[in-house]
Amino acid sequence: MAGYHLEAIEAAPLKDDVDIVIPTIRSLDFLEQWRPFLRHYHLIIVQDGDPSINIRVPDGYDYELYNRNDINRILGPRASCISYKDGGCRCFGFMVSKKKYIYTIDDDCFVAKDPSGKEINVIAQHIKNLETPSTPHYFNTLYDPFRDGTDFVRGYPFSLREGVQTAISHGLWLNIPDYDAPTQLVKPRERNTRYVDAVMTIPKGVLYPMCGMNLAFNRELIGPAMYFGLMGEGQPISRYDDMWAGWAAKVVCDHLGFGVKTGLPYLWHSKASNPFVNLKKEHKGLHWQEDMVPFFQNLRLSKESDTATKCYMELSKMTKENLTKVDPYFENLADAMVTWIEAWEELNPPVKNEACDEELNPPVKKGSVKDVKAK
Ligand SMILES: O=c1ccn([C@@H]2O[C@H](COP(=O)(O)OP(=O)(O)O[C@H]3O[C@@H](CO)[C@H](O)[C@H]3O)[C@@H](O)[C@H]2O)c(=O)[nH]1
Ligand SMILES: [Mn+2]
Repeated sequence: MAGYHLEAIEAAPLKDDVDIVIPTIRSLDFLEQWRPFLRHYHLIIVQDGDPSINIRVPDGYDYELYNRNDINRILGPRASCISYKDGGCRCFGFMVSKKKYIYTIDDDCFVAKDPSGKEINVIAQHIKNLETPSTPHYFNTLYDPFRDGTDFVRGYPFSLREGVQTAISHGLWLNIPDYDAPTQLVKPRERNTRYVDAVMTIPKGVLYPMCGMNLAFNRELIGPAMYFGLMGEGQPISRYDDMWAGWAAKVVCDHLGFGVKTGLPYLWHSKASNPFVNLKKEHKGLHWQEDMVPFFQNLRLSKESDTATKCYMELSKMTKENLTKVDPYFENLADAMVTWIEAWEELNPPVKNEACDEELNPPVKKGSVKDVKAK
């Protein structure tokens, strides 16, 4: 029994602090293979598409499952901000969670092996990434200095070695890479077999295409900025859900002084989606990204925006002012961003200290590395 308990701790670090969020329009059979690594965690399953379909959750998992009827019941009119028929519906799971960390994974992903043949424990690696600082102000050429067996290189200023608190850990994929539809169509047989044993901080001021397939984040630091947008049925765009969230969350992290890491852990993506269908869903995004990315690159949040919630409200205003000229869709998206924050605050009310009427969870000080196990 004691051995079993130790094994659980090793396989499932921080099991009471992490929720696993899975959007699905298919089946959850992929969870069978993940049992050794995921069975000790709580799952939040967001069932997309027809709510009358009963999906089976493999035995032994502790879970809550929400379909579209549940989302409508819980959020009422505010359910309009949650995408339908798009993987972006996953952000409903971020909102109902009460945990510090979220790990989100797609239903066509499997356990990958490292070059020694050992199965990769994705959550253990994400937790390591999140619980050690990031270094967004100066690049360390040996990558993440907080990994075992490495450090800051010569010439790295000591004043910057404390780093900043990490908010996002972006994991990668073996087998089918996260390509857009045109790239998939011209390279249908391309497979990623290159395992790069590296974790690195994405520098401050640099954006990146965040993929939602293998992603972990600190919900307490950045949760309100992890909105996966308004996509899918009834919208002119799909499949830019994670991109939108990634650009927004990165500018919020940069502004609030938090870090974003990318690299390990890998999982195995088997790819269930069809590139021709994807092209139809993505084509507006392929044009609009030429405006969306410069928009995020050039915006400056005000110093009054000192929490993720306030940053996101300001971002919504900027979206309306700057992107509506690209397409009227962005006006709806900006409104949905406000609705998202309203819904988030309804489900996650700020804790008040009645004695002094101040919030008990004040904004985290910019750039602080509170509660982080530094090296
Ligand atoms: O209408 C839908 C479509 C999909 N889902 C669920 O979302 C994830 C990802 O879907 P899928 O595997 O089809 O997408 P990929 O092209 O392989 O993956 C990338 O596209 C992103 C953009 O949405 C996604 O985050 C990337 O990882 C699966 O779990 C589907 O079941 C859905 O809920 N509704
Ligand atoms: Mn996929």
